[in-house]
Amino acid sequence: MDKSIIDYTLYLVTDQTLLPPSRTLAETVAAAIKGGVTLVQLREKTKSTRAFIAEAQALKLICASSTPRTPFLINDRVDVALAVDADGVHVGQDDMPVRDVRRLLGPDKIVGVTVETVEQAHEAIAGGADYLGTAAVFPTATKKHAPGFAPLGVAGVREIVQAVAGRVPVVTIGGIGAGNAREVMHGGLWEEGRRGLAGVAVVSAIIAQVDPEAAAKELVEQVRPWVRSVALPLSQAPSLARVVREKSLQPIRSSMDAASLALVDDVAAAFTKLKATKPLVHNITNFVVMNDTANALVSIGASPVMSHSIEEVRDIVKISNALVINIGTLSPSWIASMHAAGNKAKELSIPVVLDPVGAGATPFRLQTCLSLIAALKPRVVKGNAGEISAIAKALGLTDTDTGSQAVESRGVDSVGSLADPGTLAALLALKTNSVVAISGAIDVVSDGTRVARVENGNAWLGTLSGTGCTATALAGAFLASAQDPFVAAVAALVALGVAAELAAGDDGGVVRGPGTFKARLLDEIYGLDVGKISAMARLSVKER
Ligand SMILES: Cc1ncc(COP(=O)(O)OP(=O)(O)O)c(N)n1
Ligand SMILES: Cc1ncsc1CCOP(=O)(O)O
Repeated sequence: MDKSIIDYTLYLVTDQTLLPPSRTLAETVAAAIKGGVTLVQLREKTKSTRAFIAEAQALKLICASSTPRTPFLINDRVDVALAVDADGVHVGQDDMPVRDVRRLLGPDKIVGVTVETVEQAHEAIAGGADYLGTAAVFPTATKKHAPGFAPLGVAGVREIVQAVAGRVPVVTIGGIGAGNAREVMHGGLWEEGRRGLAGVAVVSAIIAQVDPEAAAKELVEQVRPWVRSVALPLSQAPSLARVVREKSLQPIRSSMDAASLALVDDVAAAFTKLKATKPLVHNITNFVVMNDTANALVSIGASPVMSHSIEEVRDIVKISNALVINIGTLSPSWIASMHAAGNKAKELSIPVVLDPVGAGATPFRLQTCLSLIAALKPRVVKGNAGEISAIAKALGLTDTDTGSQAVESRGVDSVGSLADPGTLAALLALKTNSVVAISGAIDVVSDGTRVARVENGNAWLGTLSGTGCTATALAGAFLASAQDPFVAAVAALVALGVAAELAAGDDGGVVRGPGTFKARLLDEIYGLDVGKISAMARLSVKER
């Protein structure tokens, strides 16, 4: 077997105990190969040696009769592999050391090793491993781990992939299925998407399915576009956004230029980073949305802390990665807390995002916003057209400057739309030295130089109170880990908009009103992955 051409895209590891009633392992493996499995490992934990060998002989025949021939490996047992002349063996850290496996099997067989750490990866390669399988990336019920074992997470897997640096292929395993395979593969990418995982290994996502062929087909479609067995030359490395859009089942709805695709890539990277870092986001926010924004933050993968008491806000902000200030239900004691927390954040370079809720409604709110902007220099100010118009006007920007007639506010809502929101956002961004985001049917974000338009979202968002506040809270989560506040603000609006589109769905009739939409929106924020973000982001960006 030519080891250099082995395709690790979809690696099936077996477990007889998970088969649906009346299914045999042989027919399941045959169907899975038909669906797209590229490599098979027979894993038997309880069978006698004789029964193990008999099963191995049967599966070897099935793998050999597929076109192209599917490599067939044995889990743990070098003796069984030798007995049936399998293509190789996969061993773990408690099994026969890789050097001995190599000595017994010879140079032509495939030897795979499970690694949990970067050190183990280096050791396994030095010992002669042909490929590595990481320890479980996610929790799984299929394998009993030693007490204290914690799944690596996508970030842990990427650390190993990065350390291996393409010397041997790396696959990952554990809790992977159609719902997260793309996220795992994308998370394993590095060096601008040129290098990454060679594939995923699964057990229950195929073996336990009533239609293993369909399950394998779906998985392979998700994984294949992200496979990086060898580093792609930079010249051939496609933009991640382009890859996802081309391979996704979701059609491209508008053709995007290179700058816009690059921004989608930045948004996807910011999302991956948020998931990996689980930022702690301190919110001083309003009573109306407090519970909703906390749940949205948890669902996207951040950790919210809602705290407004002057006695503790400085201590909370000290341990946080971002501070969200939302003036929606304002009172003097809260203003003092906002300044106290904001000043501490400024001192510690913790990014602040401000939502000037109802800034156009009363002088009290407007003055509060102006003093917060002047004192705290928030990295992002996110409001609706009425709020941003009111702040711009108070800071001396006229309608002639901005090219738009200022939009009025009615309570916390704005009335009417701006003729040129991009110019307003850009001029206010320059004036306040922050990124300004104006939410609406089309969201506009500017740092003074770049202007992005985000077209994700739908009318259902407008039927709920406080979805703008959710966008601001999400901006806080992105801001905590993104280098660039412009990308963080765009990412928050894309994430909320994509989740809203998925929540509304195309399964007509499920959303019956704001109540069902609200529940589905939270589910979809929870279910966001980098594939959905990259495939569904609808945005454009221009330099002014
Ligand atoms: C491809 C692949 N990756 C990891 C494992 C796990 O191997 P190990 O740690 O030896 O655990 P057991 O499979 O023996 O329970 C694997 N088998 N295959
Ligand atoms: C064998 C093994 N090694 C680490 S996790 C695991 C089991 C993965 O099973 P599943 O794909 O059903 O989560």
